[in-house]
Amino acid sequence: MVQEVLRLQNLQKSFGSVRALKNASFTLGEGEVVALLGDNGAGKSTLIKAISGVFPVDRGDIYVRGQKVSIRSTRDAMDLGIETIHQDTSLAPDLSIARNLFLGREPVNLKWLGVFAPLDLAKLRDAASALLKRVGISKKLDADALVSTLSGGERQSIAISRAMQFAAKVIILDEPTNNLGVEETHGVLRFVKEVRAAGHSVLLITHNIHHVFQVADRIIVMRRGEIVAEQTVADTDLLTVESIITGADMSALLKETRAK
Ligand SMILES: Nc1ncnc2c1ncn2[C@@H]1O[C@H](COP(=O)(O)OP(=O)(O)OP(=O)(O)O)[C@@H](O)[C@H]1O
Repeated sequence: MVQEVLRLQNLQKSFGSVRALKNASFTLGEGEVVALLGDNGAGKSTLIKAISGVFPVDRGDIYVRGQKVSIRSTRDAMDLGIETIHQDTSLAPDLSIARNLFLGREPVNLKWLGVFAPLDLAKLRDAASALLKRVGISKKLDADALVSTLSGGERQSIAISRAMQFAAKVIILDEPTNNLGVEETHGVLRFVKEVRAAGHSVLLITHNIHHVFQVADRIIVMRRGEIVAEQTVADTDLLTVESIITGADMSALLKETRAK
């Protein structure tokens, strides 16, 4: 039995008369990759914003490792070990990879404490190199390189490494392969597998069902603010998932296509 890391219970959120979330409930296990799918406007962003502290829900409860928690801000979410990586990652392009990996949590040179505490750049660089090596991207990247010189895929990898570095229990990836080339997309998907192997849990939001079948353990489908299906990847197939997302009757569609 997989240990539960995150549990959402009956989350509800409305924007005026729009009910963006209606009783959304699901559980994320330790070392599990769960894909959150759904058509435009299904409620995926609202759900992840609620978990990552962008806004509070109107009703419902969130549990982290079995403890009921209150997530009122993105800081609260990060303190609980929930890191969200948005499409346009929150990296600072004009700083080095090393600085970005430790942004806001840089190791300081203790010798200087009391006078002022400059960054211990040597320590930072060493830690960054060790981290890049651990996550398997050491061959290509130099810890001193500026983030502005990196490709989209490399930036995604750095952002995910950053989350791993701070021992995030849950890493939420919002469309991590959007606008990436084939090679880079493979790199990011490979990285998601590494994140799982290192024991982190991933909630993956994507419109690309093919990617889901490559990396996810379980699929959750949302439609009009509700979770309408939850299935392990091994127990389903692409066509079925597509039909659930769109709400279309795919068996009728198949018959129609075959008849032509
Ligand atoms: N800040 C807001 N104010 C008003 N309505 C909102 C707001 N955010 C979301 N909504 C509405 O809530 C519903 C769910 O939107 P949400 O962005 O969560 O969907 P989504 O599944 O992430 O869609 P997409 O795949 O297009 O990003 C939609 O009807 C949307 O218009």
